Order: sequence, then structure tokens, then C-alpha cells
Amino acid sequence: MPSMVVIPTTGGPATRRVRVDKVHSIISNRIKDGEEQFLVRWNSDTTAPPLSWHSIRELARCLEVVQDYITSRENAKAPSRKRKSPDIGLEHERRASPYDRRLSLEIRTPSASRSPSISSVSTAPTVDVYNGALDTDENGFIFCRSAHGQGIAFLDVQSLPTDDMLRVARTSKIETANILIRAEYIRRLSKVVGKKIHLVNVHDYTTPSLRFQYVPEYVLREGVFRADLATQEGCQKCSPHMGRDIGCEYTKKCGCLEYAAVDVSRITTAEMKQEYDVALATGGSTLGFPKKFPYFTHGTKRQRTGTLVPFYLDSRHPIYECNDNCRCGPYCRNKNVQFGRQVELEIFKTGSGRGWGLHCKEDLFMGQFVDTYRGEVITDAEATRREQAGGMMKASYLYSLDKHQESEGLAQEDIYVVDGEFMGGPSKFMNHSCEPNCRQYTVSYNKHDNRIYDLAFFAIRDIPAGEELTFDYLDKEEADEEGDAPAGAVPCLCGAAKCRKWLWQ
Ligand SMILES: C[S@@+](CC[C@H](N)C(=O)[O-])C[C@H]1O[C@@H](n2cnc3c(N)ncnc32)[C@H](O)[C@@H]1O
Repeated sequence: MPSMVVIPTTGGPATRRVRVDKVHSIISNRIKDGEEQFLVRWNSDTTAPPLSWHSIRELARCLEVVQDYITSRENAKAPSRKRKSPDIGLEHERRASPYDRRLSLEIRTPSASRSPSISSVSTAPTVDVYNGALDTDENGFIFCRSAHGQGIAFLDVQSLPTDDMLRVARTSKIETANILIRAEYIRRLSKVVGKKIHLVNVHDYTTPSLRFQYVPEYVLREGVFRADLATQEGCQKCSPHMGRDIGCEYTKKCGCLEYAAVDVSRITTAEMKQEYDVALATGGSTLGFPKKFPYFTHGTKRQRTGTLVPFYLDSRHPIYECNDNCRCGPYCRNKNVQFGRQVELEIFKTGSGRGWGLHCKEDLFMGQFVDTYRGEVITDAEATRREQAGGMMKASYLYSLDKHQESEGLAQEDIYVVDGEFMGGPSKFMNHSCEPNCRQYTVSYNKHDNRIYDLAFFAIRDIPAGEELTFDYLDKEEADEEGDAPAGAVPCLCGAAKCRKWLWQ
């Protein structure tokens, strides 16, 4: 039984690249003539596609597939760690691992393969027979096409890789592949809009998944609908210059603050108090009652412009920012999160079993905005499906948009969920801590849309540059009592003195 498969190629220049859309998976690796090579299993029109060896340089356009393979290879090397380490699931296997699913291979002569009786004469229980040839398109991309005729090998595949291939693969270096994967990730980070995002790993050669796509906005998936822009009222009684040049100045007038928290300390008269009690009892509008703007503006107190005022910092009240339909202008004091991340971040490998984490490269002030959580917005049913497919120990990137569920009486199936696993921003790497330095706040630009809003992270104390940014995944007002591990509980490795011990149960 041969230990490798060679499909004839029509040749071409040395700089050819493999076409990513034609690759099904990579199933083995080796060093040949000092060069790292990978065995590509092709997507093709044939029912079971052929295979061919390619140098890592030829795979420069499909490094995500190489990374999938390396991840499954590493997992297979240390199977016992899979059960112990909470890192489980941080590697996102999309393809079946060649180490889990073995196919064996025989090369037959074309005439023998073409015989209709080939399957019946074979001793193997299931035999896939196919053929194919490598070709290049006009751009020099290598792809595999099904082919017939003399000189084209017909392959019977039963189980692959062979034991020989597995042995070679386990001991063959993949340094160049790792370097190229890291370089590609950094190249993609450099394209992300806003301040620079760095990547640091002093623990191993791994890189976050290239399958992840950085997106600046939510990506709405099937069954998810955003409230019409026409419902996005702006504040009409405000203007850019209402004394100072800071846009909105009077909370009683500002229509965007209609549902903001009422500042009860400024309800001083008995008459106002009575009106407010009626509004509360009847669910009437609080427009006209004093509120607080969410952010400090220049000239106020010693706090930094744009940081959350204590009133909001310490509450879980939604923040309603002004929007493009407002009359308060582009520089309104009530606009902040919508301008996006303003700080340099660093994704780093924690080395403590928590996968990757996030640092800020700059000092952060208490109340300062860090970034929003982005990703695909999916229905609750789809989130449940994805969650069940992943299992309890898989890293979770699901975030429910359920802030208004109770107050608006929304049914569970009407709740949307943000999935940051495959798409999103650097905040997907923020880990949990039972004593966090950041918190997630609800920020809305459309007070009439109670199903889609921003999840925005703010510092809840001063944070020096380089300290890991964390938030409490459960954000409970009071910590749970420690106890025995409930079934399926994921251990928390935050290391805080008051750690609750379990990430979620
Ligand atoms: C939103 S992700 C955070 C980024 C993640 N560390 C990564 O490498 O992609 C959430 C996952 O990170 C891991 N994690 C975060 N905080 C943790 C903690 N305190 N203890 C253990 N694992 C943690 C868990 O696997 C969790 O499901």
C-alpha cells in the first residue's frame, strides 16, 4: 500500500497557489527535500475527491485549511489534555480530523479501476473510486478536476492516512506553516478599522483561528430583523449650540433620553413627584422629567470627556445615545460608542488554560469606553442549535440581546443572540473574571428597537496599560455561594480571590 498519492499535474510556474474554494481538507504532512508539504484532499465534482501533496508556499491562499489540520494534529497528539483542559473547544474544528477518520488508499491501474466489478472484487467493505488531475487556471491557481484517460490514476480510498503517514506527520516540522499562519493573521488585523490591534504569544506557536472574520458591524442572519430606520426618532427639540457647542444640553427636552433613567434626586417638588408617580404607575412617558447624560463632557468635573458618569457606571440602565436623525449635530455629548473603539488593543495567549485574552495598550480611565461586541445576530432557536452542537465545554461566544425581555414582555423565541465565534471584533477575546475591571452596558441608538442594540464594554475602574481586560460573564449583583461542581459546570480559572469557581453551569 503506497504511503502517498501522486496525481499528475499539467505543470506551471513555481509560484502557483492552491485555490481555497477547491480544497476540502488537509489530511497529512511531511518534509520533502527540506520543504514542508501537506496532503490536500480536493473538493471536486467526483463523489470522493483525489489527493495531492503541496508545499506550504503553494497553500498560502488556504492557510485556514492548513491551520484546521495543524489544530486537529495537535489535539490528536495529546488526547488526554482534551478532557482536562478548559482550552477544549477553543480550537474550532470544522473538518473531520484525519486522525479521527481514517481512509485507506490503493492506486489501481486505470483499466482495472474502470471495471464496473472493481468494488465487488475488492476485499474492502467500502471503497470509493475516483480519479482526477491537477490543473492550473488562467490566474495560475492550482485546482483539481475530475479526469479520464490514459495516465490518470484511479484511486480506491478506504482509509487514510496510513499508519506510515501518521508516523511521518507526527514527527515532521510545521514551522514555516505556523509562521505563515501568524503573518496572515497579523496582516488581517492590520486591515481592521480603527486603532491598531496587536497579537502576542509567548507560550506556543498557535495563532487564533483564521476562520474568524473581523467585521465592523453586526451581521444579521436569517430570521433577524432590525427596526426600520424610520422608527429611529432623533431628538427634535435639541440643537448643536444650546449655550455651549456640545449638542444636547437639557435632559428634560431630549427625546433620545425618553427611556433613560430618571434622576430622582432632581425631582424636588411635590407636584413633580406626584406626576412622576403617575407616570411610573401607568407606564406613561417620562419625557420632561430630569435625566442624566451618560457621559462627561469637556469642562465638567475632573473626569475625562466621554467617560461614563457614576449614575450609569454603577447602574445597569440602558444608555440611549443620539443618532443621525437628531438635530443636535455630529458632536453631541450624547454620542460616544457609535464612534467605535478609540484605544489600541492586544490579543495575547494567556498560557493559563483560558485560551486567548485581551489587553489594552493604553491606560484606561474609570468609565472609559473600550469596544463593542460584534458578531452574527441569530435567532434564539439558531443559538440553541449552535450551542447544542458545541457542547458545554466548547468556548462560548454567544451573547443574548435580552436586556428588554422582561420590561417589554418579549417571548424567549423573540430574543436575538450575538454569536462572536466566527465574526466580530477583538472583544471576542475578553475573558471572564469574578472580579472584573470592565462591564458590558446596553447602548441603543433607537429607543424603539428593543431587540437589537450594542453591547459595549467600559472600564469600571482605572486600568493600567497591559492589564488583562475582563468582565463578569454572568454580571450578577451578588456572587453565588461556592459549592460542589454542578453537572457540566465549566471551571473558572480567573484566579480572583473571590472566584466563584465555575464559569457557567
Ligand atoms: C468569549 S471567549 C473568550 C476568549 C477565549 N479565551 C478564546 O481564546 O477565544 C469565552 C471562552 O473563553 C474561556 N474562558 C474565558 N474566561 C475564562 C475563565 N475565567 N476561566 C476559564 N475559561 C475561560 C472559556 O472557554 C469560554 O467559553
